[in-house]
Amino acid sequence: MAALSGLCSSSPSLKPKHDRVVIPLFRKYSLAFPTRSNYCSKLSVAGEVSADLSKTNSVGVLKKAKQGGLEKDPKALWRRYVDWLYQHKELGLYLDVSRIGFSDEFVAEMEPRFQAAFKAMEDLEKGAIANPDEGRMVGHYWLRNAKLAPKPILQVQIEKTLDAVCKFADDVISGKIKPPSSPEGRFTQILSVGIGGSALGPQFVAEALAPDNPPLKIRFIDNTDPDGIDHQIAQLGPELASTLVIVISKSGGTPETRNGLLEVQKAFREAGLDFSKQVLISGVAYLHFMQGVAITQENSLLDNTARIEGWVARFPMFDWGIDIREMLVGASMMDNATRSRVLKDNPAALLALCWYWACDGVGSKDMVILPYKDSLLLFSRYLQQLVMESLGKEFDLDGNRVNQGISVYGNKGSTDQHAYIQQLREGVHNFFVTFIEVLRDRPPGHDWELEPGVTCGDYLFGMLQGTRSALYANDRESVTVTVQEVTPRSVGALVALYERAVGLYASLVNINAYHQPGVEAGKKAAGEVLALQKRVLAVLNEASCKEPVEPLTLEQMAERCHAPEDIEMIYKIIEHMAANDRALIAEGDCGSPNSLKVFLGECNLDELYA
Ligand SMILES: O=P(O)(O)OC[C@H]1O[C@](O)(CO)[C@@H](O)[C@@H]1O
Repeated sequence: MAALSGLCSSSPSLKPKHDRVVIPLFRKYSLAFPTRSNYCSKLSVAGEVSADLSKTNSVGVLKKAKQGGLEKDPKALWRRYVDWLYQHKELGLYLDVSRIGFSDEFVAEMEPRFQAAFKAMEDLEKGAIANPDEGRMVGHYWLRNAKLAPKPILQVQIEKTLDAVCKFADDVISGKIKPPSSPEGRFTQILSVGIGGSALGPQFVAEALAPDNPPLKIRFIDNTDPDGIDHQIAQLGPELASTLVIVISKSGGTPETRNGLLEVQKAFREAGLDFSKQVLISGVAYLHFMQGVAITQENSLLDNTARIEGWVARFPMFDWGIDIREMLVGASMMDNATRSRVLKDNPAALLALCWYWACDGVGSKDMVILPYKDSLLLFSRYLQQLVMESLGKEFDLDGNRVNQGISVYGNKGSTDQHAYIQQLREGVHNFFVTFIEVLRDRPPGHDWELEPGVTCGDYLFGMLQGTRSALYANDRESVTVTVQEVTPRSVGALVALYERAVGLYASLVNINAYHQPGVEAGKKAAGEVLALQKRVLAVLNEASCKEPVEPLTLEQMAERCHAPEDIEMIYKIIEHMAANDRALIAEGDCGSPNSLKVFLGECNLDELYA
């Protein structure tokens, strides 16, 4: 399907006809702990924000503030814990920043910057162009409270879409919408095709919230790795016929997603699941060849494809039985809390403050995310994408080269206790930790004591608390986010908390969090590689159509491609094609690039004379 823009089109058929020969600081921080009252008095004297201040790197401030050491006196530490503990009563969420060593001097210095960040966030929510490069508004906060949308039409669109998504999900689950090939049956599987945020969000939510036996199981194709795609499709087996394919791409033009879609369509064709004659589902004529739902921006390439081919549905979002309204309620409640202009009452601002302190405002430390709950395993990967794609920027908003960002990694506790926590405790001190704690171990009534007085969950709790203490004892800082349970509401709140923290932090360091120019560079370079591959193929084809066939050296190929500077890339292309039986090696082996002589197994005259 060529409707989606792509880096590559399908390669010519290259069936080999000859035998081939392939050879194969810690710094001692001084802490003058602010009390609630002296802190508030500082806030109240903070005046209007100085534009200059908001753009100044405050590493000088940090250096000054970071003399001395982390508080170790248990009584003082307890006071700090109590004084700084943030609680969102209704959400049952706590944020403990006491194990980050910021001083009140630092907080006071940061106050004007935070006021500027709050103002920028308010403007963003009112529809300001928060993504200046792309001239776009940033509307994700409206999605959980459509009344905030700056235009009534947007509000209506958001509400209608949400209703349509919920109705569609209900209809799929209840069997009202059926797989075209089995009118009596139901959809049993979802195959979600997307990459980056368009995969990690649904993956994280599915892992966190899907019930043990969901009405539809979900699988993901989130890469252009053929083996990985084949594996997902193979695991569907005969259930491919009852698989609902959801293609998610905001831009509708991401090559990996396009490739996943093409591969899935092929699998449907090969299984004889050609639905081109299916008509009328939900009152609309469908002339589609797959059970597809597109989730994309209106009028994107994917959207147009879905419209032309008459897919089952097209949404700017999706659901598979999880209570998304509850997630949105949780997110909206957190959005309300993170609109506070009082730093201490704003959990996202507290997080941003901790990040700034721990990373010196320049990403000098990594953020290690440790959820002590298996179902939150993917939270670290989700945050890795959110934080690193949003904050990892070469230039600030004024065009200065800043190379900003914070590296994020993590997996889950206590599993990681047996992996990298050894290094965290004793090795290179280049990180701070975020513990995610879930208080409820099991649903009520299911717990038991595996030794007197102690449950399995107590062990997990002990591991978290023990690791936090052991790290702090060795001057390793940490933040702890605590929720009561993993529910749609708390997951929505966590997502919203981090989204807002990233937005605020981006303001603190004066960068655009809402574009990804660096990713575009990689995509462009990948496009160039594939364009070169096509030239290599054309050159090889010409030589392979000669009688006798003329195997070419790498130098000859580079010269005929008019790309002598790309000889290494040509070598990599040949190596890859040879490994996949699409180029044949007449002489030499890939371990000695200069010895190689290559030709194609098949001469394609059509292409030669095209
Ligand atoms: O949803 P899309 O447009 O297919 O993009 C997929 C991913 O690619 C990026 O645009 C760049 O990596 C991400 O921001 C996004 O999550």
